[in-house]
Amino acid sequence: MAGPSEIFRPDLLAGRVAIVTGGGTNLGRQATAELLACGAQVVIAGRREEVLAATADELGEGCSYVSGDVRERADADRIVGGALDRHGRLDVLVNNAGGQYFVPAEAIAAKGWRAVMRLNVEGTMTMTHAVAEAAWLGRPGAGGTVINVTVSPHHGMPAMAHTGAARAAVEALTAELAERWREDGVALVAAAIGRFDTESLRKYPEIVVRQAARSVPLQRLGRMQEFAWLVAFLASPVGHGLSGTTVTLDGAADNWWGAWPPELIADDEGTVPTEARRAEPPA
Ligand SMILES: CCCCCCC/C=C/C(=O)SCCNC(=O)CCNC(=O)[C@H](O)C(C)(C)COP(=O)(O)OP(=O)(O)OC[C@H]1O[C@@H](n2cnc3c(N)ncnc32)[C@H](O)[C@@H]1OP(=O)(O)O
Ligand SMILES: NC(=O)C1=CN([C@@H]2O[C@H](COP(=O)(O)OP(=O)(O)OC[C@H]3O[C@@H](n4cnc5c(N)ncnc54)[C@H](OP(=O)(O)O)[C@@H]3O)[C@@H](O)[C@H]2O)C=CC1
Repeated sequence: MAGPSEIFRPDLLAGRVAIVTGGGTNLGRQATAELLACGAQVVIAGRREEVLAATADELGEGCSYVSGDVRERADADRIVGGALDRHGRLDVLVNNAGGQYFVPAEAIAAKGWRAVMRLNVEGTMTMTHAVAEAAWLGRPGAGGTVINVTVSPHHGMPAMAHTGAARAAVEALTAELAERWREDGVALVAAAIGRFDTESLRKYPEIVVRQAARSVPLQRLGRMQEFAWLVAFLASPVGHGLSGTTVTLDGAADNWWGAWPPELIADDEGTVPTEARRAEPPA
């Protein structure tokens, strides 16, 4: 059962209906719990029915599921249709389903590029179109918010070039559709997230996982609850004010140098030399 929110009013999202893709596991499950705690009804989606059923059962009242593949338009329509049949409206879509694998850019096979693009870009677009067409576009007084989960940092992702490209595309689409669908009352926001303490992170090579927190300027992994709070915040009316933007929640991973002192410019004692003062300007 989803408990009360630690920071939001219990009726913040009362009467609202949300779809969370990838809502059966890790970050999606935590976001679903927070949306429920704020009074929303949530339909979670993913490919594995047993995973969704277990999460819906655990989170209790207000949470239901439809299984399907976000990359397939017929499945997306079924997920959206299921939510509309159940609740009669849709207010929020969280495009959280996504992912990639860890490999240097030059070793990414064409099939791998396509798999990552298809899941992250096409899956996001397919769900967004399915919801917008069924519930929002051309319906005066309707509208809603799309929250697209992307990845930070934005200045390059060693071993994740495919996802860097895919998530950049999603952020570009977020900005473009926010402008195009503004008059239909549709807001789109990207949530670019850093490295989170999740089971899913543990699929990466052991040393990557071990060093992940150190690689973040904040010197810790993100907490799932922090992600869930951001999703609830963006699902609230403030999401409309942020439409077209990318909000980062990354422990400052977008800061190029990372933690201080940056290893590459520190001396053997770990000290970074300071710049010599310029000569006094002539009087
Ligand atoms: C310093 C810290 C850095 C860490 C930062 C981490 C930040 C981000 C973290 C997260 O996102 S955690 C969430 C992780 N969750 C997921 O990734 C789940 C979803 N992912 C997937 O389903 C797959 O990874 C997928 C490839 C994106 C999609 O799977 P799909 O079923 O469509 O494809 P496959 O049939 O499995 O593969 C197709 C094709 O792709 C290539 N490939 C796939 N996996 C690998 C791999 N591990 N190594 C190399 N190549 C891979 C390959 O070409 C596959 O074709 P075949 O060879 O199988 O014919
Ligand atoms: N954990 C982290 O540190 C970070 C995560 N992220 C992103 O956050 C999001 C959630 O990640 P996280 O919770 O950690 O990882 P998970 O692997 O737990 O989440 C992926 C979810 O997406 C679902 N999914 C995958 N492919 C499809 C598909 N084709 N159709 C429908 N559902 C699908 C999966 O369910 P199923 O397999 O049953 O379909 C699963 O529930 C992802 O976009 C991820 O890349 C970004 C940065 C960091």
